[in-house]
Amino acid sequence: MTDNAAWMETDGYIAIIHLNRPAARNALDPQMLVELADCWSRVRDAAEIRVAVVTGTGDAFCSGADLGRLIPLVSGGRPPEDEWDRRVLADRDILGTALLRTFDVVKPVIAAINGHAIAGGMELVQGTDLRIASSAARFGVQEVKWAIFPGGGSTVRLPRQLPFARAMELLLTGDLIDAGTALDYGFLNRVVAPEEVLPAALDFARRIAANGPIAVQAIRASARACIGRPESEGMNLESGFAAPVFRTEDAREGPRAFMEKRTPVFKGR
Ligand SMILES: C/C=C/C(=O)SCCNC(=O)CCNC(=O)[C@H](O)C(C)(C)COP(=O)(O)OP(=O)(O)OC[C@H]1O[C@@H](n2cnc3c(N)ncnc32)[C@H](O)[C@@H]1OP(=O)(O)O
Repeated sequence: MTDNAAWMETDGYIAIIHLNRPAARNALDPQMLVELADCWSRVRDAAEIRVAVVTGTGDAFCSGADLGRLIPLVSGGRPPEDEWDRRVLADRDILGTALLRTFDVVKPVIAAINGHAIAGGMELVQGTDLRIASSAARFGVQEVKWAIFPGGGSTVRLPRQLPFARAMELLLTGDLIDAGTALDYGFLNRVVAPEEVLPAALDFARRIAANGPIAVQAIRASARACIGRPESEGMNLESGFAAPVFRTEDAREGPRAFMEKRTPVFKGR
């Protein structure tokens, strides 16, 4: 048991981040925001971490910002009461960091979506690279129902990650969709039984972590940077990401291991 609202463990090269307010469906209160932002910083800065998995405790993945504690605090309707509140108010972009809106964690992130991912919870998923969901999960950006803005990046990312009309339907109605529909939209990689979510996410994580970490990070960065750009501009950008990878020790080790019929040993340099 832990009192942390978000906490992290490591398994080899993999970090597993747990959202941990199950009684509130893992709603993001000030403490969770601060602790989640801290977890992402640790993932980015720790050389030994190659992939991160984020999941929820209990039945939900994340029900978004805490409508009783966080939204009133940041909209000026509730004065700060404790250290968590003060830390949130001191860092105006902490939501952007916690939801991976403005913070680049550099390593691939896999969402193990054990249950509902709503509003800020859905926005955190939008910031990830791969998504494995429970067949019981539902998805939506419900902020508009409460007359607030889906400020975790949805108006930018959803129209890129879904067909435009599907994105606008979700944004403007606030309606929820089930996991099968989200899979059909191309928003998810896999839908599995609830108990299979974390194992399936960890299986992906291990396969990615076995690859050359510098190549993985450069491929991820290039794919993200080139979205929506004209093809020629994208190709130029891609060259900038690719060239340094070919100069690494790992890029010599990989082909050599293939020729020697052995498993490569990548050192991240
Ligand atoms: C920029 C970002 C903005 C935002 O993210 S705004 C946040 C918008 N979020 C939402 O609109 C989601 C609201 N929550 C729900 O719709 C439902 O919950 C769920 C579908 C996630 C789960 O439903 P079920 O399993 O039936 O649980 P339950 O009885 O509704 O909730 C259990 C307890 O969790 C609290 N809770 C759930 N979500 C939030 C939340 N987002 N903020 C604050 N509390 C929340 C409830 O109030 C309740 O608490 P108690 O047991 O004391 O009655």
